[in-house]
Amino acid sequence: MIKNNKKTAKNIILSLDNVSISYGTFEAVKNVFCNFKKGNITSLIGPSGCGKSTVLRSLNRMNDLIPNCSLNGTVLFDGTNIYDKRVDPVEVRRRIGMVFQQPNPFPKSIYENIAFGARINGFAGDMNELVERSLRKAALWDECKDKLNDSGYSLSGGQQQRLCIARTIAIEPEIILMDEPCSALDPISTLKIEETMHELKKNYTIIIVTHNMQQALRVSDMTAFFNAIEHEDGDGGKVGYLAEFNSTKRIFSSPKEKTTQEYISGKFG
Ligand SMILES: Nc1ncnc2c1ncn2[C@@H]1O[C@H](COP(=O)(O)OP(=O)(O)OP(=O)(O)O)[C@@H](O)[C@H]1O
Repeated sequence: MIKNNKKTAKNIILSLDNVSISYGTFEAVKNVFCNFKKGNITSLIGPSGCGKSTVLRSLNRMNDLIPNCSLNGTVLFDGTNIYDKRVDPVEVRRRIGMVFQQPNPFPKSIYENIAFGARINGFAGDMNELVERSLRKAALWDECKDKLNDSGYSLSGGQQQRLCIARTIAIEPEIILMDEPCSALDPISTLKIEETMHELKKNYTIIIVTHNMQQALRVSDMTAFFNAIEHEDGDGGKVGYLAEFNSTKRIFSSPKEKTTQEYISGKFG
């Protein structure tokens, strides 16, 4: 990836600098400034429609795949604006991986779910070792080491989600984005994913969208609370904004904003 060496603080791996995002003429999110620290887990929380997923997708140019979606502002990753014309979005997505709400393994064996993407990305090392290492990091190895040739679909929902995490890790990204990764899972599978996240934190930076306040509290170092207000032109739509960003401890114990307090105590959203 090209470097244009914009200055960012040393431990900041990714930052949003005055980012506004629209779908056609509909402004979904505006004026977001946010710094994500390396090695942290950051939760994005807030009421439905305030733009959490839109912001998350902007962090690895996933929004490029949505027709009409446009972004103003700068997303700096490792000193480079990832929206610079010279930057290859495929390379961005290799370095900033993503796990989605619904587990979406490939219609292939457990082994191939991991080997496939690695091969496409030019991996030329020991594939068996990579598959094992990735499955171990995603806390799935013990459960599937004896059935690597079975279909990915033969796994439970929670196991499929960990397979998707393993698949993402195999490409060796620096950041993993997770869009409500546990919303389709039962509480036990959810806890297993959360344990996996704690392990992954040793090597990766994680940014997660979650509706589950307890989850944000359990897993994240930092929390960004998004809210939405009526569009100024009175079209009835709402635009999201970053209302408060602080340590998770602070957000959940003594938030600065009244709306944050109301949201985390279940008064709206
Ligand atoms: N592909 C799209 N085309 C048009 N508008 C969209 C699209 N995706 C999202 N939006 C709009 O952008 C705004 C923000 O949506 P987004 O999904 O980012 O919010 P969210 O906070 O993640 O919501 P939720 O918590 O319900 O998933 C909403 O008004 C939504 O209707």
